Amino acid sequence: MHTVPRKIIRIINSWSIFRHINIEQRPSSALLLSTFLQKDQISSANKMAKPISIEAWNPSGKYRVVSTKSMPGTRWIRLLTDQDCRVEVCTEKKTILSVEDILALIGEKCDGVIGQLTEDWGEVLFSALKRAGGTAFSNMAVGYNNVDVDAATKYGVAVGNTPGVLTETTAELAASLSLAAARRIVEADEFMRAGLYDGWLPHLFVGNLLKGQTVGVIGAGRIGSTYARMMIEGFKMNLIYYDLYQATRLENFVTAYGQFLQANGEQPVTWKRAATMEDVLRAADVISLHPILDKTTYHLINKERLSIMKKDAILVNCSRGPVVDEAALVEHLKVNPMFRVGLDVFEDEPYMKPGLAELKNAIVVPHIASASKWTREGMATLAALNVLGKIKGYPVWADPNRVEPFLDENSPPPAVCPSIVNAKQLGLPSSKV
Ligand SMILES: NC(=O)c1ccc[n+]([C@@H]2O[C@H](COP(=O)([O-])OP(=O)(O)OC[C@H]3O[C@@H](n4cnc5c(N)ncnc54)[C@H](O)[C@@H]3O)[C@@H](O)[C@H]2O)c1
Ligand SMILES: O=C(O)[C@H](O)CO
Repeated sequence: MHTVPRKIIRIINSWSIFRHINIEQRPSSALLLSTFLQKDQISSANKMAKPISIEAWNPSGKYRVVSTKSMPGTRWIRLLTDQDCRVEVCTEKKTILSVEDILALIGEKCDGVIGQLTEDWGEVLFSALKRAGGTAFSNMAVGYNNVDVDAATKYGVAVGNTPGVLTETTAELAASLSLAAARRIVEADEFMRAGLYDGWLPHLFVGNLLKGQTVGVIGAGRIGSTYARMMIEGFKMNLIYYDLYQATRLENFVTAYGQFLQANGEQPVTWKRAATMEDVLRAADVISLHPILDKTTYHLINKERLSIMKKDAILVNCSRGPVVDEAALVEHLKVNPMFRVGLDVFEDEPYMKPGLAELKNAIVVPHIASASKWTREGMATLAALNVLGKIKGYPVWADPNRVEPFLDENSPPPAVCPSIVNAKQLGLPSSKV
């Protein structure tokens, strides 16, 4: 017989209006406080276009935490409601909320907000959050190029992000795109479905062998290094990388793996840290982009740099769209049919540059690199704990790369904020790990 864990019973009991809900399941909308913002909140938002629909959890909670989107799993809600938070989840149908929409959500009293990478978190929203008494914001993402951190700091708002929990998931998608592009899987699938296959042919969908070729990584941080290891370990590729910093652990891994292969009578793999990005672009057969997006990485891949890459190279982008000049890429793909790309991100999301969708040598997926259940639930948990930790005055976790203690469903998370990017600027205390 299925028994409800004690912890869950406690949670259910603490949710005054939801005593009868099994919180393991996402509650049906009929059971939720699906409502509009209260009148006083609505009138406080100057440019509010229309009322915003929400679901509220633990309505009597002391701290008001708003999530601009429904997020996977229920643990993140439990963690907040257990600590006296009223959680309001925006249930608006539109995918991307405007600044006006979010102003309406913040209202007159708001302690913290969990937001999304599609939203424009700048001066307007952070000043509104401060006016509403808020001190905490967390992106449900590791990248935070949509956030003006200086503006947040100016208004005393901590900015959280969710590193670590999405490293493998994102690297796996980059690896998937690399393979799909190398072996022309999407083209071949379309061909089959179109009923065009009438028998094996020596030239049918011939692609690239990865073994023994060179994988190039630009931005060898958490995700870039993990992707590199996957390609090296899985396909015995050699590595060339470019980063502002030395990726010592990655280098040590490749050295040791090369020695292991050699000891087993196989060709060893090698690594090289390139002095310039151009060195990577010239040498690599598959190049995957994993830097953050900032002023230094905007249009890192442009017309000139595309032109120095091998004619049959593969380019993968799972970082941020603007790292690539997408219009230049479309032109390059048109004149170099053997050059292939796998793109998870786009310069003007959700749009693609004209021409891209028609190109057979491009594989395009809708920003799904972190989309595994475990990761997305973990991202929601980390984002919620960032906001909760700041509201409660907890210190900031000293090692934002070590996220396991927050993700264990069977034990309470440490009383810290997992990752606050402006902790130093705000003078927040750091925890001892
Ligand atoms: N597509 C997705 O769904 C998805 C998922 C997760 C992360 N991301 C993106 O990936 C990025 C990287 O995530 P991470 O966790 O690996 O971050 P990270 O900070 O561990 O790695 C980023 C690396 O980029 C390097 N870098 C910065 N500027 C550079 C430059 N000018 N040239 C070369 N290297 C440079 C840094 O030194 C660092 O090593 C995020 O910021 C985010 O934008 C996208
Ligand atoms: O930065 C991020 O975390 C991604 O783009 C979404 O997972």
